[in-house]
This record gives sequence, structure tokens and C-alpha cells, in this order.
Amino acid sequence: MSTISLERATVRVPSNDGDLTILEETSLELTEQRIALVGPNGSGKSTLARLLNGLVTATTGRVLVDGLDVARQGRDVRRRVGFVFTDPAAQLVMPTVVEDVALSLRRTHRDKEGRRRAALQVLASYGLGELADRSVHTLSGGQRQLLALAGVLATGPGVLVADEPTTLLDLANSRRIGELLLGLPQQLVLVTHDLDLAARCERALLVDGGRVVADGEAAEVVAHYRTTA
Ligand SMILES: Nc1ncnc2c1ncn2[C@@H]1O[C@H](COP(=O)(O)OP(=O)(O)OP(=O)(O)O)[C@@H](O)[C@H]1O
Repeated sequence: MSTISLERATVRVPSNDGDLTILEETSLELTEQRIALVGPNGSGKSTLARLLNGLVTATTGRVLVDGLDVARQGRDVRRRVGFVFTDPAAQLVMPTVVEDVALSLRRTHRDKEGRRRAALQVLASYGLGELADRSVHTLSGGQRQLLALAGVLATGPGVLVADEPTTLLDLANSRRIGELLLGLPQQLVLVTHDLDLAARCERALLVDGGRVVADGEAAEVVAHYRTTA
């Protein structure tokens, strides 16, 4: 597993009344395979998750992934840390399903035909093979989220950060994606309001008001959150 470190990291954004702190000074070392970030709306979970691959930059302090500074070595970090958004539309950019996965493979497969073959294999392994030539706009929400996940995993990241990946899905698809995520060999940082899913991780961080207010064994942190929310 990778070691993800926050060293006195803060995030501040400009606002009308001066700078607004959306993540208070936070120091953490994440080494477990499955780590959940839970907490109320607007508490800072996405901000914390986005720090891990440079989508958000720390205002002060540092974020390191296996010793690589996210702010300075962002490109190398993003090769190790994949990111899945709540809304798959944010990352599905090509007209067809197979082209979308092929785009993810452009770094590892230079030749176009080989890339398409590899993309078809990826799709087949996620049960999406029959959809290869469909427009991404014709997919159901569950199929789109699965495709977005397949596209990110095809790049071979060691760490996957997933920001509420099941929120827009119905119960069956949410379970399917949830099981897939928990079964991955990769390290997973999962932002979620699905507390049953969170409780099955090894570690959970409860974020509230821009700070980590509880951190420990996932089932215990989730039980604490349930009684205090
Ligand atoms: N770029 C920004 N500019 C101003 N405020 C921001 C910015 N990014 C986040 N915020 C604010 O910071 C707070 C934390 O946001 P964040 O998205 O991290 O919360 P969250 O815990 O992921 O919420 P949710 O569960 O609703 O997705 C919110 O009040 C949000 O409005």
C-alpha cells in the first residue's frame, strides 16, 4: 500500500470577508488499504480527498504520496492516484464507450488498434463489452459510473480516491459499485454517506467543520458518527 501523508496541511479560499478556512491544519498518515471519509454535507470531505491527487492544493503544509509532493510532482502523483467523481459525466469525455476507455490507455498503448483491443478487454472484464460502441450518453447511471471506474482503473493506479461514487445510483447499482470498490486490490480512499459501506473499511475519518474530529477503526468511527449526527 502507498503511504499518504498530510503534514500540517490547510486549505483556505478567498471570500468576501477575507480568507475562509475550509480545512483546518491537518496531519495524517494513511497506510491502510480501505479508508473512508464520512461526515456531514459541507464538512470538508471532498476538499480532503481532492488534496490527495492535487485537484485541490494545500494553502500551507504538504501532502505526500510515497514521498512525492503532490504540489510539486503532481504528474507522478496522478499516475499513482486515480480519482472517481460522484458524477461520471465529469470524466466521460469521448463519444463512445470503447473510445473513452481507450483514451485512458493512451499512455500505455501507443498504437491505436492495440489500444482499442486493450480497451475492449477492460470493458469485457467489467461486464460492459456489449456496450463498447454505444454513445456514453445512452448509458444508465449505473453503467456510466462503472465505465468511469473502469477507465480510471485501466490506468493502473495504486490508489483510488472515490468521491461519493454511489450517491447518484439506485440501490442495486450502489451495492454493485460498493462491492466492487471494497473488493479492489488497490488502496481505496472513499468519501461516502453510505455508512454501512464506510463501516466495512479498515479505517474511517469523521470530518466536521473542516477538521478531522474522529479517526480510527471504521466500525467504531461510524458508530460514533451515528450517535452524534
Ligand atoms: N473553491 C471553493 N471556494 C469556496 N468555498 C469552497 C470551495 N470549495 C469548497 N468550499 C466550501 O468548503 C466547505 C467544504 O466543502 P466540501 O465539498 O469539501 O464538503 P463535503 O464534506 O465534501 O460536502 P458534501 O458531503 O456536501 O459533498 C463547503 O462549505 C464548501 O462550500
